[in-house]
Amino acid sequence: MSADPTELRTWLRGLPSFERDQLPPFDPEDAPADPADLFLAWLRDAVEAGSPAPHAMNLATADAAGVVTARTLILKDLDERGWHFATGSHSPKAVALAQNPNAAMTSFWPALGRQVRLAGTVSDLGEPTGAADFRARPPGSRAAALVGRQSEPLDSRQEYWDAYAASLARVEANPDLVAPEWRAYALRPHTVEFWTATPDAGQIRLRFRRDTDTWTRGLVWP
Ligand SMILES: Cc1cc2nc3c(=O)[nH]c(=O)nc-3n(C[C@H](O)[C@H](O)[C@H](O)COP(=O)(O)O)c2cc1C
Repeated sequence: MSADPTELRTWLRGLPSFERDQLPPFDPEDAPADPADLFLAWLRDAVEAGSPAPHAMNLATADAAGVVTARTLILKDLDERGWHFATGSHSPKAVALAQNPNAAMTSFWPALGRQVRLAGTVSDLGEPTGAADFRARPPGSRAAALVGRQSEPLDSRQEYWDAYAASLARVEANPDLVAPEWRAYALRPHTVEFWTATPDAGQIRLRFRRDTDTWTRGLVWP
C-alpha cells in the first residue's frame, strides 16, 4: 500500500454517492403484500433506469466451520421456491451450501439508490431444473460451465483456453450435452428487506418476515 492513508480517506469520503434528486419515489404504504412482487417491481425499475447487470446479485454463504464467502451471481428465476441461481455443484459456494444451507443475497441498484437484502435457506432444485438451465445457456456459456473446476488454481490462461476449446467442440458436436455438475438452486427467504435512499438525504427500510407462508412487514430504524 503506497497511498497516503489520509489522502485515501479524504478521497473516499469525497466520492459521489446517489443523485438524490433523481431517485424514484417509494411509499411503503403502497408496497405489495408479497416481497417477491416488490422485488420484481424494483428490478423492472432498475432495467428501465439502464442499470448494468440489474439481475446480478451478491450471494453470501458460510461453510460448516462458519467461514463466510460472498460472490456475485446472476438471478435466473423467481417463484414460490425462491430466488434462483445456477452454478457447478463442485464450486466452493455449492460445497458450502451442502454443509450449511443458510445464505443471504443482496441486490444493489446505485442509479435508484436501492438495495434488497434476503436471508433464508438454499435448496438444490434437482437435476431436471439444473439441466434445463444449462440447455438455455448460449453455446459459449455451456462450454465454460462444462470446463468445470471452478475456483481451482489455474497454471496458465492457455490451459484454460485449451480446456474451453475442447468443451466447445463437445457442445457443438452434441447440443443436448449437459454438464453433470451444473445445478440450479433457490434461496427461499425468511426475511426480505427493502432499502431506499430518499431525496431528503434520508432512507426508508421496509422489512418483510415470513411465518410459514404468511408475510408480515414493518419499517425498520435506519
Ligand atoms: C456479474 C457476475 C455474474 C456472475 N454470474 C455467475 C453465475 O451465474 N454463476 C456462477 O457460478 N458464477 C457467476 N459469477 C462468478 C462468481 O462471482 C464467482 O467468481 C464464481 O462463481 C466462483 O465462486 P465460488 O468460488 O464462491 O464458488 C458471476 C460474476 C459476476 C461478476
